[in-house]
Amino acid sequence: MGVGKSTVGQLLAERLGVGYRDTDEDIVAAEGRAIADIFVAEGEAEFRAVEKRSVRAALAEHEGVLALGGGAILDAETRGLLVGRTVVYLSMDVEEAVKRTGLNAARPLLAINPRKQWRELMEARRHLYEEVATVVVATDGRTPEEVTQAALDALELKEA
Ligand SMILES: Nc1ncnc2c1ncn2[C@@H]1O[C@H](COP(=O)(O)OP(=O)(O)OP(=O)(O)O)[C@@H](O)[C@H]1O
Ligand SMILES: O=C(O)C1=C[C@@H](O)[C@@H](O)[C@H](O)C1
Ligand SMILES: [Mg+2]
Repeated sequence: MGVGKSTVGQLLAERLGVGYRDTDEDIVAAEGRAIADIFVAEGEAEFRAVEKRSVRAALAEHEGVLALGGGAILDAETRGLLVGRTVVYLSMDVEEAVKRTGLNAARPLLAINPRKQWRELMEARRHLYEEVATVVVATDGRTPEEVTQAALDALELKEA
């Protein structure tokens, strides 16, 4: 959350001359309400089911850069959808995470004690991010442009 998926995803798409899409945005548009509202009204399990359908549809329809929600990899079937795809895992440390997300109620899983919750989330998730990743790109101390260049270098991709 807040690692720069949207910022870097859009820069990467521009540099590659392809489109950009974001499953969190797809869900908000399709449901007509904020993600935090879906979490509160339906719970996380239902959100993950909606998210899985959204990832499946986006992968089928979209050619280009796709940003997933930060927790999409928690679902085994969603991870399965990523097999054979080029996946960039953007990483950061906890201090960078707190700087970027702050105390923001729009991120339901970090709303109460962001530093502690972030550490716990990462302990549970890090191996899943690494499992699906083709490359890992550290974002700490790098500008979005530098992160984008590092992703292009790691993937050995040429610009359009
Ligand atoms: N490399 C970077 N260095 C410093 N700040 C950054 C960097 N990348 C993104 N940011 C800032 O961090 C915040 C979160 O970025 P962004 O919205 O792109 O992240 P995200 O991963 O898409 O977040 P979300 O989990 O909300 O989808 C924004 O304020 C953005 O400007
Ligand atoms: O990491 C997560 O679990 C989440 C990340 C966001 O992208 C949203 O999909 C939602 O806030 C949940
Ligand atoms: Mg985003």
